[in-house]
Amino acid sequence: MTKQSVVVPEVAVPMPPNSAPLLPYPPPRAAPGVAVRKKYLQAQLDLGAGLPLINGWVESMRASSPTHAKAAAALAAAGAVDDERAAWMVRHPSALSKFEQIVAASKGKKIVMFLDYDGTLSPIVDDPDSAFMSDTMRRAGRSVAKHFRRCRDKVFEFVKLAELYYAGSHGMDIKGPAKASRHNKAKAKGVLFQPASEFLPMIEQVHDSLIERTKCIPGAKVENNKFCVSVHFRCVDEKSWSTLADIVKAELKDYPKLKLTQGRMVFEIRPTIKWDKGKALEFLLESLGFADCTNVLPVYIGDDRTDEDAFKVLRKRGQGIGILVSKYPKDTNASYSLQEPAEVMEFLLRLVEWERLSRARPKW
Ligand SMILES: O=P(O)(O)OC[C@H]1O[C@H](O[C@H]2O[C@H](CO)[C@@H](O)[C@H](O)[C@H]2O)[C@H](O)[C@@H](O)[C@@H]1O
Repeated sequence: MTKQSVVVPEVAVPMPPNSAPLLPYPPPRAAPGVAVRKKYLQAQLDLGAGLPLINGWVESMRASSPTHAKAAAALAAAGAVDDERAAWMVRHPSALSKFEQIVAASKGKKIVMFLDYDGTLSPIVDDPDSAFMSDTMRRAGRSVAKHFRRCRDKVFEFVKLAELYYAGSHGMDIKGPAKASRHNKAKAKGVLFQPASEFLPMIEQVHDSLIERTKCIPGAKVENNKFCVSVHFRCVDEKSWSTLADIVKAELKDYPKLKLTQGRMVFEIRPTIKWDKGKALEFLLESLGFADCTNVLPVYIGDDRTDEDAFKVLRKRGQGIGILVSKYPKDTNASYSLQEPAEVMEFLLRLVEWERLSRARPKW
């Protein structure tokens, strides 16, 4: 299965007639006096840079997934789970419980929705090839798309976005609508942007070589994600983690133009180009003609540390809303949180429903 981030075009959210006063947006990142257990959060944070900061590789591999039993046990032993989670939730409230606040922030604006795939639309599973979206999530996606199509006839900008945009390989493989519309001749061929295309042969080589080199590690899975090679260790016995890390690092020595980062129980080998999901988000906003629009509210939902680049971009622009999908406290640039894909689905459906009702309400 190709792993892609999905950009659902727009959801127009008209001004609510009796909207509550706007709460400060974005919510503050850190509440004064809230103690953050640095070690745990640092472990969460450092991996995106590919430089494990605590106790070497195995420790960083362990920290890459807070669902890992030992990490959870360590937190529980410190007796800090509930306190930490409560403090974190103050800083990153649930997008469901603050739904009214979010739609109020979109007052008079159109929402452009950016959705990560793994861990956001589909649950995290052991086998990356089985990370399917549930039928109910698909129905939710369809509702958003259907809702969009309804708007398309009415608003010119919508027509430009008549189909979904996909950004795979951490934003290095962007594909837009292929169909022309009568309003949208310039985009007839769609947006296709692959800033790392020269790396394709190199990525292939690394993929093939790592398949061979990791054969001795039961449970290791090497995935070719076109512009990125993923080496999964979710099903590898922890005793073999350092060997696996050594294999991956040794492979990279021959490729100075590639770098190593980590995701959730996965090593990722990718080009050292200055491109990430944040840049992809900016590129898409630009391509869609939304870069300088004050009447557009980008909403980005993602679960991984690679999504932090997109959250950072929104925060820096002071435009849009970042929502992190996580059950566990993580250092994040997102403003809100959702616990799991089921909550993402609920949020999407509520948004569609809210918009439907807003349209039905009389405008005074
Ligand atoms: O940042 P993303 O676009 O979400 O991609 C990150 C990785 O996602 C996938 O791996 C993750 O999901 C797998 C399936 O649930 C899970 O087994 C794995 O442990 C997770 O890391 C994808 O398979 C990787 O290639 C991506 O790098």
